[in-house]
Amino acid sequence: MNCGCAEVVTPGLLDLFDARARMIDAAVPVAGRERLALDEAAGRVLAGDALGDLDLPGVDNSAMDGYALRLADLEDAKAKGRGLTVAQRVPAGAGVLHLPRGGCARIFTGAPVPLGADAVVPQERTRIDAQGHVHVEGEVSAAANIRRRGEEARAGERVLAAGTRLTPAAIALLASHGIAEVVVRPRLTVALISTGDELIEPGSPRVPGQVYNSNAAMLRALLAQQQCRVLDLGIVDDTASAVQEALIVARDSADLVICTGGVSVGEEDHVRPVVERLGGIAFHGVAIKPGKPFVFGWLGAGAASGTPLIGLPGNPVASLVGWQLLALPFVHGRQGRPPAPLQHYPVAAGFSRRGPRGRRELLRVVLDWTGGAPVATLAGGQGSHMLGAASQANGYLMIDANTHVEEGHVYGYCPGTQFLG
Ligand SMILES: Nc1nc2c(c(=O)[nH]1)N[C@H]1C(S)=C(S)[C@@H](COP(=O)(O)OP(=O)(O)OC[C@H]3O[C@@H](n4cnc5c(N)ncnc54)[C@H](O)[C@@H]3O)O[C@H]1N2
Ligand code: MOO
Repeated sequence: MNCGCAEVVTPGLLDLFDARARMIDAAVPVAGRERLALDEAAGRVLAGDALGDLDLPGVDNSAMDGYALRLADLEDAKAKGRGLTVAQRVPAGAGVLHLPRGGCARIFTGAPVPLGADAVVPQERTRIDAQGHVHVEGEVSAAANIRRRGEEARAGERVLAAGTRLTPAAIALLASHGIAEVVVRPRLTVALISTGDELIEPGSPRVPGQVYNSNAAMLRALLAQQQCRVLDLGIVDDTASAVQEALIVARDSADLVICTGGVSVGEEDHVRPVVERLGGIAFHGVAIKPGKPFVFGWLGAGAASGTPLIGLPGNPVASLVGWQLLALPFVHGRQGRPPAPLQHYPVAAGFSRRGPRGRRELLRVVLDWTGGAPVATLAGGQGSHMLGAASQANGYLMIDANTHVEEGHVYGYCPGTQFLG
């Protein structure tokens, strides 16, 4: 068994895609909005549509360093065996000029195309004769190398929709419209609780049997990637009273509570009974390996008014998978982002392997492109306590329940990049 443990397939586990749909349905966007300078808004989510009040480009301009000309003048000059006189020089930032009849303009990339010119010829396709006249090689089509006013955007149009996460390209787009401030959703405050008597924090001395708390380090990094504010309540003992005390603090101070460990079925696993006492359980158990004992519930009087709670399994890779496949779409929904389907596309396996009964398996893999087409290879040991493979993998190979992997056969590959933004 991958877990290094005796596996019991529990009846009534939710299908991965049903569980994901339930997380997405339950995600109510947090209230409020914040106005931020563009420089402070990277990674944040727009609270409303961003509208532009400019045509982009603002004027017809050149896509090349070269010569702007009137095609009729070029034809005429060619017919007479002459070149065109350079009548103007137009650098980027210049005003819009008028091209005199019979002349052409020396022009640079981004510079306004003079009125009357109907094409730009790159300088590599020209020859300058002893009199300084410009001769053009080959055919020139109308509108060649002219970037038209408004071809990218029109004044009054929506630049970005509400719910868009501000990637560096989105920030650049807003800046290109002259927008210096944006209105974004507030950061989510997420309370983090690590349950387990065996846990100690990295940096402290360890005695045999103790385990360094890697889940909290991982989740702090994952939450920071999502611009969440983390309220880390630290390590909590495996007792019902300690778990209850921590959950009450978390409930009262966060938009979402995430705890790790203590969600399985042993008598040391207190999360489920305490959550049932303080609120309720929406579901517990998803047919995935790793990540099976995932819990989703709430703390408070009802699912709608309470603080949502996600209980991730203690095994570190199960925690990571639970975050990426189930918790992340919920966080995105609370941030007001539109739901995104789980991306997966067919890739051949470069190995054979027995599959687990009753659960979809998410194998940590690396794509090998040396043969031209991608082949998925195992990134390392697949135990749900083994972070090495998870740290090397660039995605998951998703194997249906009760299916044995056969080398050369094709399975769904979920690229890891989809979990980053
Ligand atoms: N009888 C059964 N036992 C188990 C089942 C089952 O169905 N029946 N499911 C197994 C599966 S699958 C998983 S996954 C684990 C999940 O268990 P818990 O969420 O209750 O987690 P713990 O028991 O507290 O810990 C499991 C494992 O993970 C280590 N751990 C916990 N927290 C951290 C942390 N913050 N950082 C690093 N490592 C952590 C812990 O030391 C244990 O080794 O249950 C199986 N058992
Ligand atoms: O092995 Mo468990 O499936 O890690 O979640």
